[in-house]
Amino acid sequence: MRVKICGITNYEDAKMCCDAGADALGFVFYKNSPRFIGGRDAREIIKKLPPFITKVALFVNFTPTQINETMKFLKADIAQLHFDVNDEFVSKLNCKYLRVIRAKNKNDIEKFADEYKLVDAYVKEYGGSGKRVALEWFENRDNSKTILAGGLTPENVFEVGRYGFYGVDVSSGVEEYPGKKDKKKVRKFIEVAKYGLR
Ligand SMILES: O=C(O)c1ccccc1NCC(=O)[C@H](O)[C@H](O)COP(=O)(O)O
Repeated sequence: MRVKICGITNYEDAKMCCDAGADALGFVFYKNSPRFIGGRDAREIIKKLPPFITKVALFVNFTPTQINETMKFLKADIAQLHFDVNDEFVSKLNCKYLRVIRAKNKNDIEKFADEYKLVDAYVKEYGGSGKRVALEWFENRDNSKTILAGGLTPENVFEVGRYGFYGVDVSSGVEEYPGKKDKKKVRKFIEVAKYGLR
């Protein structure tokens, strides 16, 4: 299982997550978030990251032009779109993207069936809220194009292993406090997500 650690705000945490075995890191460009990072700071971190780490930029309510410009500036790999976007919107993007389904019910997770997407729990305000998605929604279906997010922790991530997700995404569950990652939690989360309880 691939693991993305979201809400990176500093190089020390980024390096620690890479050393712990993360596959992808997320940078939040949403000013109201305690995990917000400015473009210049994110670019400096991205420059220093190892080559096989996927760099993901998170956007809320940006226009396609703003996303294209920011992605070019950052040299990030994937734009994660944390707001509702239609096919016309994504057709204007010059970069790889990941749409986020903020799921309120089981029907929601059927959207964008043919593309890789991230499913997060619906919360009114945007953000790594720690709220979980009901795992039973994913029973008896193909989850190989789904990245599961929302309320995952080192203690509960073993529960998702049997659903065949492409990957998992975590932010608040591996923090010391909002914006600061906790080394022990990151290590344990990645180990359990990738290898199960041992
Ligand atoms: O983290 C934020 O503050 C944030 C702000 C705006 C949009 C998205 C944001 N976070 C999303 C994520 O970190 C993850 O995709 C996911 O929701 C996991 O969050 P968590 O439940 O805290 O593990």
